Amino acid sequence: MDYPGNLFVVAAPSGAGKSSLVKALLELDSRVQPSVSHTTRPPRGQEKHGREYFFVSADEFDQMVLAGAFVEWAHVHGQRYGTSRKAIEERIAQGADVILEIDFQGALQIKRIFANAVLIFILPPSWEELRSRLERRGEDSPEVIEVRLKNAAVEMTQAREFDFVIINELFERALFDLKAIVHAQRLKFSAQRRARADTFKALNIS
Ligand SMILES: Nc1nc2c(ncn2[C@@H]2O[C@H](COP(=O)(O)OP(=O)(O)O)[C@@H](O)[C@H]2O)c(=O)[nH]1
Ligand SMILES: Nc1ncnc2c1ncn2[C@@H]1O[C@H](COP(=O)(O)OP(=O)(O)O)[C@@H](O)[C@H]1O
Repeated sequence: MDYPGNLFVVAAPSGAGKSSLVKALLELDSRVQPSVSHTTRPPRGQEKHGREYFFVSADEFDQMVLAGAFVEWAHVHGQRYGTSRKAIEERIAQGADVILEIDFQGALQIKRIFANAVLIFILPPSWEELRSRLERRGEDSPEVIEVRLKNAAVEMTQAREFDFVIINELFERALFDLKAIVHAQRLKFSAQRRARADTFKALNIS
């Protein structure tokens, strides 16, 4: 299905910097709107219900799955996370650009449903730096950090399936790359739509 808005999907191993990059993009570009996912994981220190996530119980999550409320959902790091239809469909239909910060399983599901979605994978420059970012962030226990690092090895093998890979070494450089991808996609789609409208007119079809 062809929607007037663009869909961007950002995935990365935990600690690679995707939340920081997406947050910075949202501050710079008011045309991009975040999609707020539902999760069964408990909130971290500063997180607010409805801002970073909708924090729900396992039962509430099950009910949403049964009701078909998710376009995609997945088990990640021992918890469940899902993107609700409501979070994206209406908005891209109205012409907004929506950005999803989800894991690689969800990203690949989204690409099957929205063929025009742009998949972006963020990589850290090294394993040492990934570990030290998780430790410096100071939000997760040492056990949780170990699980995330272990899962990162599997997640990173999926980077090749994505349309773009950004290495987040210098933050400003990575942010520039992310902005460039968003702008390129907008130009591509507006040019395509214009060309199609012109051809439709020339052929006298609506
Ligand atoms: N499939 C899927 N993954 C999600 C969704 N929301 C978040 N995630 C992913 O779940 C993983 C864990 O997220 P989180 O607990 O916030 O930890 P963080 O990645 O360390 O910030 C990350 O890979 C997220 O991108 C979602 O709606 N669907
Ligand atoms: N390019 C960077 N250089 C150094 N630290 C970074 C960089 N990008 C992000 N960080 C820091 O690394 C930690 C993890 O980033 P975060 O955005 O929470 O990652 P993710 O959402 O991928 O789990 C945070 O403390 C963040 O401030």
